[in-house]
Amino acid sequence: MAKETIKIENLKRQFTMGSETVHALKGISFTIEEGEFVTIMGSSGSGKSTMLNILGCLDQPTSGNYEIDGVKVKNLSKNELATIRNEKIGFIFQSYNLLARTSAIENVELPLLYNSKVTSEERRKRAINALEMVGLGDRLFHTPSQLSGGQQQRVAIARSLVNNPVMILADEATGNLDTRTSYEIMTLFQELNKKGITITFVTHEPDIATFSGRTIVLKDGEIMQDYKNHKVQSAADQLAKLPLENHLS
Ligand SMILES: Nc1ncnc2c1ncn2[C@@H]1O[C@H](COP(=O)(O)OP(=O)(O)OP(=O)(O)O)[C@@H](O)[C@H]1O
Repeated sequence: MAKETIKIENLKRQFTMGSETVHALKGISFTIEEGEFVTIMGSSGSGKSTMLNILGCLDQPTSGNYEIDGVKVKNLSKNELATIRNEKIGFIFQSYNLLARTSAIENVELPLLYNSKVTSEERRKRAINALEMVGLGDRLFHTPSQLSGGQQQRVAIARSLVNNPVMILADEATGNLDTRTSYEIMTLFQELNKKGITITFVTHEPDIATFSGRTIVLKDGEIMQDYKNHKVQSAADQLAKLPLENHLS
């Protein structure tokens, strides 16, 4: 049996606002196996951000269980949660979240600074490797303002990979990008997934789901659908089909 990277059981999250209780997640259960590429989809207010915050160990559920890579997250202290985040999860955000005026290579090295076991030479080597993996081997010393949006997102993807996380957690990662660049980034995600990297992509865009092997649809804090996609689209093929006038870069 494949290894379970994520295991969630009857997860609930509620928020108290004055006398009112908002049930953002109402008892969610699913597992994500190592090597899966899963889209978590839902319209505004369905509970995606709440789910993402819990998956990313940024928030704790009100009740239920959450395990990542066999570690039970419940009852961990803030420091322990920070360690889990740093060691096990590679985050990718819509707005890249790179440090301005800091080179690509230094941005990618950042997650390794907290790891005292990694020497500065090793850090540099791993950052170069990660940047080469995302096709930016020739942009190591560029700062974010010297890079296009797609390239900045590639730096963020390299940063997410440098710690060898058990899962990449993407939050609307193509939300700021034009169609062509989105397909380029989805092509990269598909390549990384082929190499065995587990990806969870949280989005409100149904298009994204066509590129992943499985879709979980949330509605009003519940799972409405959880299905395997038997006809995964190739983002590279979609890219090739785009008319040339869309070529901006
Ligand atoms: N901190 C909070 N306090 C109170 N209610 C909250 C809080 N966070 C989320 N909620 C409520 O929980 C529900 C789910 O919100 P959530 O942000 O997870 O949805 P979403 O699917 O991410 O929406 P969007 O796509 O608009 O970001 C909403 O009704 C929201 O108002």
